[in-house]
Amino acid sequence: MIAVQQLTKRYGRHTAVDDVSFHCEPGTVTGFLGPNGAGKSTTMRMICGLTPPTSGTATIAGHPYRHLPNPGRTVGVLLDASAQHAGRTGREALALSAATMGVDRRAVGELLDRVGLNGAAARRRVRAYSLGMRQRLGLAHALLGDPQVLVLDEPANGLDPEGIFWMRGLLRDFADRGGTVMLSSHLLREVEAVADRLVVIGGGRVVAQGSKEELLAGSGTLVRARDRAALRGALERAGLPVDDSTDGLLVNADSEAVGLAAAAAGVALTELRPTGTGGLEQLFLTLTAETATGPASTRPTEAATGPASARSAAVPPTEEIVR
Ligand SMILES: Nc1ncnc2c1ncn2[C@@H]1O[C@H](COP(=O)(O)OP(=O)(O)OP(=O)(O)O)[C@@H](O)[C@H]1O
Repeated sequence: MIAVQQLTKRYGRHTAVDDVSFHCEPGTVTGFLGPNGAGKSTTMRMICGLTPPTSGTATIAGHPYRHLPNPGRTVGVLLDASAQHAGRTGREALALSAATMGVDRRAVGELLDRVGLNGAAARRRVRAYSLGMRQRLGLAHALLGDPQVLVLDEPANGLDPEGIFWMRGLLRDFADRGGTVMLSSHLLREVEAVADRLVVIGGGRVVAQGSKEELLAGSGTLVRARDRAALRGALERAGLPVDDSTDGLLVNADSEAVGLAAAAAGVALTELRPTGTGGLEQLFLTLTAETATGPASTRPTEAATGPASARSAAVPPTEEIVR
């Protein structure tokens, strides 16, 4: 179990992580999603005791990482696959870690097999490894202490499609045996395929979290009219929650209610369609559009994010997300 409570990190006047709270439960894979610079790595570094938080706490199995007696036995960490000793062979690197952690040497060969680095690959120096091979070795390191928890930052980076498929199976199996997995990624499809729960971060803040089903079950409507102001007025008079989007208006109501409200006000529509069918990509793009691109273009709505329970209570207004 990973528990993150009101975690904040400031670098000077810049807030990289802002009051972030979430849990990762045993038996589940939690996908940690966000655009570049959203604060994913900083959050993970704080969880793993590498970056001191400005405020807030993060615990793994009930303890701050730095208080774990032999951390690798509790949590396997892969934050940067390139940060491995380039001059050692894969086997040497893993054997050294096994000795440091007090792990039986026989585990080294088994793990090299498990991550697909057996034979000649294990005898090559890490400097000659591709990024995908480094990810595999990094994962072997993470698994070495037989931990209950895995924290992995962009583990699919550099893996080919077969490798991504393999890693997905490995993480699923780890969680199905009761383990806790937290992985960050910008590969939305991969997260959608493997995660049970999602935490979406933008501009350092959690903008949505919940089960994958909750977050992907959109029930809203996108609607457009030539006279946007008249349409907005009609929807508001009908008591329907409306948000702006670059494509039109996003309404937290079904298409029939929206169409009837517009018809009653005599507003001619140019488009009327349910949202929430674009999968995680649409959710991700909608929620992080402001932070990824700078100027506000769309704003998170119930329509795009699913039930209110799935969204963070601390979702800030658009102008607060934009920096
Ligand atoms: N050591 C640091 N000093 C100053 N600013 C930092 C430092 N580390 C991170 N930041 C800033 O904090 C913000 C969050 O960075 P972070 O690396 O956590 O984002 P990320 O979501 O992991 O992005 P990416 O997917 O590009 O790795 C960014 O604006 C980054 O520039």
